[in-house]
Amino acid sequence: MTFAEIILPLHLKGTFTYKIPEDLVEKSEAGMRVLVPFRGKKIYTGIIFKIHQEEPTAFIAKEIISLLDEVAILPKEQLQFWEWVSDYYLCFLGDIYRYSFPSSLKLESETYLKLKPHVTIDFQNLDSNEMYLIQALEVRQLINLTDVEAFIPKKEIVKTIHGLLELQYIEIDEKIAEKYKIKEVSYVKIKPDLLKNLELSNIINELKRAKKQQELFLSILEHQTDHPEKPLRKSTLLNDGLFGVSQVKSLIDKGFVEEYFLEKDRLQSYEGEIEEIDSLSDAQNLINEEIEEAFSKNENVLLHGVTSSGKTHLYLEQIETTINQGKNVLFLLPEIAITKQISQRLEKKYGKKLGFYHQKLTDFERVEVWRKIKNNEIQILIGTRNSLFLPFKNLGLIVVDEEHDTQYRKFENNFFYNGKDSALVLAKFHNANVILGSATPSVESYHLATSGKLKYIYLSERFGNVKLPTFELINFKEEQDFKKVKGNFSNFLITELQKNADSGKQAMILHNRRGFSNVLECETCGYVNYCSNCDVVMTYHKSAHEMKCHYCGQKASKPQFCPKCHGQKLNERGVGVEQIHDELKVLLPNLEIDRMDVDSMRKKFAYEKLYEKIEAEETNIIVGTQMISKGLDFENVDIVAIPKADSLLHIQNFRAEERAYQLILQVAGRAGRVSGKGKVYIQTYNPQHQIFQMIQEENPKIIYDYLLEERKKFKYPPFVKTIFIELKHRKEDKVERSARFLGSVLRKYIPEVCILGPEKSPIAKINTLYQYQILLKLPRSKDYTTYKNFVKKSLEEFDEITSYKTIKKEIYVDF
Ligand SMILES: Nc1ncnc2c1ncn2[C@@H]1O[C@H](COP(=O)(O)OP(=O)(O)OP(=O)(O)O)[C@@H](O)[C@H]1O
Ligand SMILES: [Zn+2]
Repeated sequence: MTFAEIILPLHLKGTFTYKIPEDLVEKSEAGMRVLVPFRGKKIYTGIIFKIHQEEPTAFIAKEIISLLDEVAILPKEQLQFWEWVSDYYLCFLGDIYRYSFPSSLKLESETYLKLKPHVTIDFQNLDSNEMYLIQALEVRQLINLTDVEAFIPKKEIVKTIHGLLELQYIEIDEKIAEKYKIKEVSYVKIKPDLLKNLELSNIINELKRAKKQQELFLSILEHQTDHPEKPLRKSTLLNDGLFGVSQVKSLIDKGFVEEYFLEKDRLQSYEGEIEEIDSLSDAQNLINEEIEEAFSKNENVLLHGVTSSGKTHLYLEQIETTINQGKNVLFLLPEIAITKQISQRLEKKYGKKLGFYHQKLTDFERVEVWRKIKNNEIQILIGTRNSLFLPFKNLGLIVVDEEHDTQYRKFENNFFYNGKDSALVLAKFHNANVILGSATPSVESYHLATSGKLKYIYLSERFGNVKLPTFELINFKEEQDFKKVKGNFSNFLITELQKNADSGKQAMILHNRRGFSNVLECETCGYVNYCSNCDVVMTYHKSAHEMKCHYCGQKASKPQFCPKCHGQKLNERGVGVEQIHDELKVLLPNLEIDRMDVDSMRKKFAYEKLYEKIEAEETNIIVGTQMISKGLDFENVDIVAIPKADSLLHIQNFRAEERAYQLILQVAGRAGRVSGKGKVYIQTYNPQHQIFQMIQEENPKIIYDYLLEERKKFKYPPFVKTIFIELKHRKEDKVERSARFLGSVLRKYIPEVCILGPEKSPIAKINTLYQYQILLKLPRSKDYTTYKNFVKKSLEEFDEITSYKTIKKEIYVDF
C-alpha cells in the first residue's frame, strides 16, 4: 500500500497521512494537489509532501479523494524550502501553505462535482443523501461543496461524495474548480479575405454615403499597413473621440471588419520601446568583476555600496548575465512602494519578461503570476519577500536589495521569517547566486561577510565620483541656552533651509514619529488617554482630528476636556512628524512644504503624486518619517536635516543604535546626489554620542566594529542565536501561569544562562491580549541544533496541556 504525507492549509503541526488509492499511485507525485477529507466534516485541498509505504500504526489512514494536478504544482526546490522554513523557524507547514498559495489554488469548498457522462444510475441502491446529490446534479450539472452543504448534513458530505465517486457515478471537475479566468481584450482588423481579393476599393465606394464609417475603415486599414505586426485595440480607435461604438459595430455587421480577442495580462506590462541600459563606470566595472569572480567560486555577495553609488546598475548587469544564460531572476525589495524606481528602469529593458508579486495584488493577479512563473514566462520577478514561495524553475540569481530593512524580518500570518536569510537558503536549493545589497548592511550580514561566509564587496564612491554629503552636528542645548531656537528648530537651521530654497534647492526633514504629539495629558490631574485594547497611550493626529493607537489601529475622537477630572487644559507632549511639519510651515511661510508618512500617503496615488511633485521641483521641503529614507533618487535635494535626532536612539532594543545609524545614513544619502554638495544637519542634545560621532567618518568599518563589539559584550546576535517566544491571552493570570510553565520546561533542558524570562512584555497588552515573553540566547555552533531540538521538545510538552491550547504563541527565531 502506498501512503502520502499531506500538507493541509491549517494552523496545525506537521503533515497528515493518507492512503493513495491504487489507481492514483502511478500518477501521484510530491508537490501535487489532492482533495482529502479531514476530521469527517470537511474537504481540503492538500499538497503531497512525501510518498511512502509505511502504514500508520495508530490509526487507519483515510483515502485521498482525487488528484488535482497532472504535474506537480510545487517544484521540489520549493518543497525543500518549505521544509527548511518550517524546521528552522519552528512554524507549521500548513501556515506556510496558507501564506504562500493564492486562495483560488486552494479550492476547498469551491471544488465542483459533476455527473460522469453516460452513466446509468441504479437508484435502488442509493441512500437518501446520495439520491439528493444525484438529483441535484441532474438539474444543475455542476455543484460545489458549499452548495452541497445546503441539502446534505455537513458531516455526511464526504461519505456521500466518497460513495458516489466509488460507484463511478460522479467525478470532480477540476477545470471549472479553478476560479481564475484570463481577461480578454478586444481588437479589430479588416477581414483578411477582403485584403486578398482587392475588394477594398469597392468597399470604400460602398461606404461613400456613410462618411464616418468610411473614415473609420480607412483608418483601420492605414494602421494595418503601417504596423502589420501590431494588433489594433478597439479601445484605441474609440479613445480619441473621432469614432463611436456604433460605427465600429456597423462595419462589423456589414462584414468588413472583424472583432477578435486576445488574452490580456491583468498585470500591466510595458508596451513601449525597449531601451538599452547604461554602461558601467570604471569604478562600477571593477566591482562587477569582483562580483563575477565571487560567483565563479560559488560565493554569494554582500554588496556594500554607499548611497548613490549605482547599485541598481550593478544588479542590472548581473540580471542581464543571468538571463543570457537562460536562467531566471528574483529581485526582492523590502516593500512595494519603492518598486517604482527599479521597475521603471527594468521595464525599459525587459518589458514583458518582467513580473511583480506582493501582498497587495488581488487573488486573480497572484494566480496569473503563479501560472507565468510555472510556464517559465517571467524571467525577472520583482517582489516582496513572499515571492520567495513562488514555484520558480531555473532560478539563477536572487538580489536582495536594501537587505538591512526591517520589512524583511517580521511576523505575519502565524509565522516569523527573515526574507534575507531565507533567500540564501532558497538559492542553495536552486544552485543560484545571491547578491545582498545595501548602503548600510545589517550587522549580521556584515559579520557574515567579514568572516568569509559571504564575499564582501565595498563600493566607496558615488556614481560620477560625486562627493558624499557632509555632516554637521548642532548642539541644541547650547542653542537653547543662548535663546537661538524657535520650537524644535535652531535659528541656524531655519536660515540654512531658507538659503537652500532661495538657491532653488530642495530639502528633506526626517522625524520618525507618526502623528502630531505622542500624548495628550491633562494639566490638572495628569490623565492620559490609553487605548482600550492595548497598554499603550494613544497618539494625537491633529490633521485627522483623532486619537490613534499605533498598535491595534483603534481610533477615537480627540477629547475636549479631561474625561476624569473635567479639566479644560490638555497638554500635548512628545513631538510627532505632523507637528514638525506645522512648525516649519509657520517658520518658513513662503515655502512649499509637504509631508510624507503612512498617514498622509494612505489615499490612493498620494505617494505617486507627491513623488512627481518632488521630481518636478514643485516643493521646497519634504518632512517625513523613515519613508523618506528609502530608495528615493532625486537630483535636486541638497539638505537633509534631523531636528530631533536623539529620539532615534530612545528605543529599548539591542538594534536601536544600528537602526539609528542606518536611518541617518540612508536619509543622508538622499542629499547632493548630483551636486555633490549634500549637507546633513543633526540637531541633538548629545553631540558626543558615539553614533553621531562615528557617522561623520567615511569609513564604515569604524561603526561596524563598534556595533559588533557591543553585540559581543552584551551577548546578542551574531554572537549568539536568539529565539524569542511571546505568549498571549485575554486573561493575564492565565498567560502568566502558562509562561512560567513554559519557562520551567525549558529550564529542564537548557542551561539557566541561556534563558531570560518569562516576564511581562514591555507593552503588557496589545489588541486585548496580555503578553509574556521569554528570550533564549543559545550558543552558535553544533550545540545550537541540540538546543533547538530541546526548544521543540519543550514546546511540544507545552502543547500537551489542554488548558493552554487557547494561549497564542508567537515564535521568533533569530529575533
Ligand atoms: N553606470 C551608470 N550610468 C548612468 N547612470 C548611472 C550609472 N550608475 C548609476 N547611475 C545613476 O546614479 C544614480 C544613483 O544610482 P542608484 O540609485 O542605483 O544608487 P544606489 O546605490 O542604489 O543608491 P541608494 O542606496 O542611495 O538607493 C541614479 O540616478 C543612477 O541612474
Ligand atoms: Zn490599541
